[in-house]
Amino acid sequence: MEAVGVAPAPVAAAVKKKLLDLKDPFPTAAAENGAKASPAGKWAMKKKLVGGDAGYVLEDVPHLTDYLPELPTFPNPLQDNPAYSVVKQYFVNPDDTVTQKIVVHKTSARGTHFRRAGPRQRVYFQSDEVNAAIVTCGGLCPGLNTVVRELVCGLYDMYGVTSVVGIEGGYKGFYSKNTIPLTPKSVNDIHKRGGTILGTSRGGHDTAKIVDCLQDRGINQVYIIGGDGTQKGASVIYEEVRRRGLKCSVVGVPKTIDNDIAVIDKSFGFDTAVEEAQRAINAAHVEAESAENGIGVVKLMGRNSGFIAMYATLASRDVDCCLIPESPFYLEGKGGLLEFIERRLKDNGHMVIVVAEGAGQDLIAKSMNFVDTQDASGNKLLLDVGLWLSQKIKDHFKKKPNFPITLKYIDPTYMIRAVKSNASDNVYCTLLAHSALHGAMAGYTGFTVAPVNGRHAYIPFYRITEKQNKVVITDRMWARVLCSTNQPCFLSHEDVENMKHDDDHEHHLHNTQLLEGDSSPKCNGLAAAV
Ligand SMILES: Nc1ncnc2c1ncn2[C@@H]1O[C@H](COP(=O)(O)OP(=O)(O)O)[C@@H](O)[C@H]1O
Ligand SMILES: O=P(O)(O)OC[C@H]1O[C@](O)(COP(=O)(O)O)[C@@H](O)[C@@H]1O
Ligand SMILES: [Mg+2]
Repeated sequence: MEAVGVAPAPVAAAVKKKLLDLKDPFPTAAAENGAKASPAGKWAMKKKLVGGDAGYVLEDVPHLTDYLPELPTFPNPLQDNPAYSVVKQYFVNPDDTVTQKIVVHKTSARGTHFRRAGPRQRVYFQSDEVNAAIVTCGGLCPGLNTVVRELVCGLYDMYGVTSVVGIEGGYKGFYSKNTIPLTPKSVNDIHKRGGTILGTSRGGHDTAKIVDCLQDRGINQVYIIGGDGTQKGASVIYEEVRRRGLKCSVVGVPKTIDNDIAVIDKSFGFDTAVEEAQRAINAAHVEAESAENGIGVVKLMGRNSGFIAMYATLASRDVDCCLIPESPFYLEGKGGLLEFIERRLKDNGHMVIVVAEGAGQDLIAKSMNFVDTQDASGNKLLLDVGLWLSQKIKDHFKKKPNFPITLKYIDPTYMIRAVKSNASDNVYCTLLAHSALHGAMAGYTGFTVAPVNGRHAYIPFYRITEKQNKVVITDRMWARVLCSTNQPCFLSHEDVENMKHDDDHEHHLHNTQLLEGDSSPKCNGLAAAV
């Protein structure tokens, strides 16, 4: 019998390697500009890894005391709050951590863990000392206003903080606009509206100017709500704050309608988007069903990741074909999309196609001789795959006079993004905001907050910005889509084998070197759960 609590030798060696691997996850603003890093800045480059028994690794987040060791602490005011006094064990045990890997074997190493989110017994800010700022960046997403509301109300109600301001219009607002005072009264019903009351923008991230603003205004807690680009920006802000030795917690709240942020279970607004997409798919179905050889084409968001399209397809059951960026497809010839459309129309008389906006971009670019362009944040601007696909289908059937079709193209993308968040996203946003402010009050900084396997955790910035969350088309979830639509997979046997090999290779790398491998999409935890 194997000894309990002892990691197998290769696993133990990998843990040791990981703990020794204290390389800079991202350069500081100063280092990037060739400046000499201060001792604090130099130390800031290190990952905070803590080893434990049986291959346990805590990927910890920074704390203000890492570079300001003399900070005083205070009792958490929540201990006198009548609403929370009845909770049996309200404060989180400082040793609580959340595992990244939920499916294990009896010989598995315990693997990567993150610090559990929640209120701590001692806090590093007195209520009247806090000057908090909130900013929303990047594209819109249902739930932004809810997070803003709950940050403001949580700071007021739980910690007695009365100085909270909003930064207008994203990162550039730090140095180009006045701040907006936020009170529980002013944010009372904003969760019932889509968009963000603070405004948002792409581009305009100027680290030095942003940190100057924090310093000049005496902001000591900054809550940065945004997607992968925003979290990269938050990470360099944290580095600069630390280099300057400021007592300021930098907290990221992940936002992306595309659900493309790695490690976390899912992002807020995603559920709402999938739900709202049903209305467009239903409309496409009704139109298609009512015409002779009716085809409904619906374009959904998903720049690099097709989660909305995949989940909307699975939820609807009216979709005949789902096209996502992760799964290449082709139009002409045997096994191609046009052949499939023809067959489905002959069999059923109508069909619905859902296409994620990032799908087929290489095909369109080829057919149009297109040169890459970018938005202000450096994101690649996409060509309209919905229009292109609709035209290609029409052109194909024009050549077949005995096969008349009626095609309706629906692009609901901005209508979906602009709605208010649904009930479950509202609850989720509330918990996110609370976890974020508990972390800041407890002195943590340089982290993103999100659920990992259902429990809220503090995750170092580099872990969620190093890789995008994508649909893994060799996982069971995508197979479910193919099975429900009966669409072609557009891949040869050889392609499938190569992909499986690549995924196995990555899985192996992660398991042996990083001790974290789980290539399944973590959307909703559903894929991993069943
Ligand atoms: N690598 C980066 N470093 C610093 N700031 C960044 C980086 N990438 C994006 N940003 C900033 O983050 C903000 C939002 O980024 P964007 O990609 O538009 O949206 P999202 O955060 O939703 O992915 C922009 O203001 C942009 O300038
Ligand atoms: O037209 P905009 O405002 O740039 O937004 C479009 C993009 O926003 C997205 O929703 C993603 O935005 P974020 O990265 O900001 O979350 C994409 O799916 C879409 O391509
Ligand atoms: Mg993004």
